[in-house]
Amino acid sequence: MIGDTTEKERTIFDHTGNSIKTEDREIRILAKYEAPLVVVLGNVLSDEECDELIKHSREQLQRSKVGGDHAVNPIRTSSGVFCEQNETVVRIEKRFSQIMNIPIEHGDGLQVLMYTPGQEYQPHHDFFAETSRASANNRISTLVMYLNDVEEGGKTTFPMLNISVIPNKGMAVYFEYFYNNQELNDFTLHAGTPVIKGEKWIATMWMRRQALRLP
Ligand SMILES: O=C(O)CCC(=O)C(=O)O
Ligand SMILES: [Fe+2]
Repeated sequence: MIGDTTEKERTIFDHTGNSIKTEDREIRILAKYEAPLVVVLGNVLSDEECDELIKHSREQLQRSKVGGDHAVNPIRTSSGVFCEQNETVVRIEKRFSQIMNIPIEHGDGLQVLMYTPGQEYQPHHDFFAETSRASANNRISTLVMYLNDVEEGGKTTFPMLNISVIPNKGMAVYFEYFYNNQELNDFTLHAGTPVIKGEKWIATMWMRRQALRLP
């Protein structure tokens, strides 16, 4: 056990057993790190859903590159888009909300990120620093979905926990950082390591403490 927590802290993700039955799919719980909670999930999206998200986002990415803001962020070198709401996105967001056990109105919206060789997301926390204005309604949990198999590289790593998750199409990694013990939250530091070969496509869902949208 990390830190000096004597009592087990409450977690948002309260699924037990080896699967989560959402309205339209049975998700497999494949591996768990207990504190902070990091869960590897299988069968989250079908191949067709992954392909569709990539196809739509590729088109959006191409459009957003024309006349868009080209600000370069050395921490995150991938390109990303927030998915436009369509039937598939709405269905997938609903499923994610059931997995994450938080109403969808608390979500930032589904973001698709694409990395090419050399691109990465350096170690970071998904919650905002206490000094930032966004921390008034801070993020509390994350679901990262792998939309394709990466030929080489592009793992999601948690350097303080010594965990590496290998991207596999249709699988996901979930983690949360809403503990009373800030040390546990800090341990969710994570990174997307540089892609070496091929493309890496992910869809990320971040949840906030309070709703951002109307139901
Ligand atoms: O690319 C990854 O594996 C990690 C992505 C990530 O940290 C995020 O989207 O917040
Ligand atoms: Fe992240």
